[in-house]
Amino acid sequence: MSDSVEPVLRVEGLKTHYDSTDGFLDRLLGRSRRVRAVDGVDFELREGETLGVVGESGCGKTTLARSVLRLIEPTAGSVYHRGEDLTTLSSAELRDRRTDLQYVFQDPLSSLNPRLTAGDVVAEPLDVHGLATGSERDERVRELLETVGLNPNHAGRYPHEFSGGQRQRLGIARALAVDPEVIVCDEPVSALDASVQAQILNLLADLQEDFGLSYVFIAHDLRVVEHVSDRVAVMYLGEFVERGPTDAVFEPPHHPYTEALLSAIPEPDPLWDGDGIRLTGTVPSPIDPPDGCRFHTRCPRLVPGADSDLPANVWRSVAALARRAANADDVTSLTATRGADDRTIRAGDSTPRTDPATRPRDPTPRPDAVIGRDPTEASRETFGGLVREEFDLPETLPDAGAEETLGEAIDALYDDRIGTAAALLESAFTSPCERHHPPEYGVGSDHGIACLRYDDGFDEEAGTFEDGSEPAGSSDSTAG
Ligand SMILES: Nc1ncnc2c1ncn2[C@@H]1O[C@H](COP(=O)(O)OP(=O)(O)OP(=O)(O)O)[C@@H](O)[C@H]1O
Repeated sequence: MSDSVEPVLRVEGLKTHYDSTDGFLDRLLGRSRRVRAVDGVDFELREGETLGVVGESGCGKTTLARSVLRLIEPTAGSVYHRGEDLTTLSSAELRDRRTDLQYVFQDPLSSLNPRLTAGDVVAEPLDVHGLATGSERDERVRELLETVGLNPNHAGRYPHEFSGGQRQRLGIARALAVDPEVIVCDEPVSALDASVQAQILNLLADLQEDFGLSYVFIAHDLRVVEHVSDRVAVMYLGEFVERGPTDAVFEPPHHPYTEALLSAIPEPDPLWDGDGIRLTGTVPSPIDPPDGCRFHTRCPRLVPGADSDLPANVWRSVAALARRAANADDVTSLTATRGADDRTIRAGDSTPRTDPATRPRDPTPRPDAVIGRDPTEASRETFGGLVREEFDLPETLPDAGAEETLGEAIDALYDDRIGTAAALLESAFTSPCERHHPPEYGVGSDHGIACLRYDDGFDEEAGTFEDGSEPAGSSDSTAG
């Protein structure tokens, strides 16, 4: 990897929003539903390096990958290739530029034209760009098939006659045909078996070395990203929340979301020495992302409010109860939904978020199930004890005001007035993370984390900046 002054790609303030306004009612009410799939992303890709982009399903990775190459038109922002902004190019200019910038798709079968032979699939970019004809074209196709480890004598076969791994090799050969300098690889191995994954990753590494390629490598599997990347960007709800050299991102300090992804890797990562942390709640909708830090609705490291005298862990436990109360329909579902609503993110987990039936459920039976069944069966005292046990809260909070609010909230829960309980808790336990949209704070060489806790001037204990001011609200999308 060389350190050129101007990176091969420089992405600034990239946003891609989809209009998902749907149906008569939306139109009648003039209601626009914008999916903020990519919402202000910056990055650089240096010559000969691999930038891994990782995040859960739906966080905007594919939209980002396609927007960078203008396979989807971005809503705002710039993508500079060798200093020239791709977003300002005409279609013809962009087509010419595609010889430098190529894309490898996740699903090779659906991205390869089934009516073309392997040879024609690979030669298609040569034809489009008028790069070779006749015997020169045939020779180039044979050479490309050999380069990616396919038998050149199979050029007459159709895509369905190849295995999944071979089809991905075909996709890579097609991308290589125009001799590009950048390839955006969109989950190139996630549809493949583990052993085939390794072969394709090795092939990509060899090609990078042989041809000096630079990769943007999109994946939801942290282990894959760690294996292939020089630098890593962690994406959450359309934004980058952490960026840095791979070793730095895999070692503390972490963004709480990165920490959760790392702690969920099934086999302990040798570089991971933190405690396992568990994320609560579902991924919010990119149509209406949370104010402040987008991760605050699930964050296990939420910054306590400035007016709190509680220890941070106790404050967070009450905040977790507030969050749960705000999202539960009734007291019965306050804890009964836990298995369906709380997800531990797993590396490699692409379970649809919207289908509770197929979401991973917590296998551990919980003692709190009695609350979920019928709270009225328990006395107020027992009920209160169960709530405190469920949320790891002491018998009495060490702050009289907070204890009074919690007591009132538990009373309301016991009376099945869940809205009242949620409102009481939410007004008394507000985190600055709910207002403050964190920019990326430098935490090391080339390593940035978009989390208020990494602002040097912020006193986490006091919940204020050094001058006593509290974090203000901001609509700036400066993260990343
Ligand atoms: N054409 C579209 N119209 C409206 N919304 C879309 C469209 N394509 C994607 N989205 C939404 O944009 C968000 C980001 O989707 P995207 O596919 O980029 O995420 P991803 O991280 O690549 O997910 P996955 O790993 O599941 O492919 C999701 O909420 C998705 O539902």
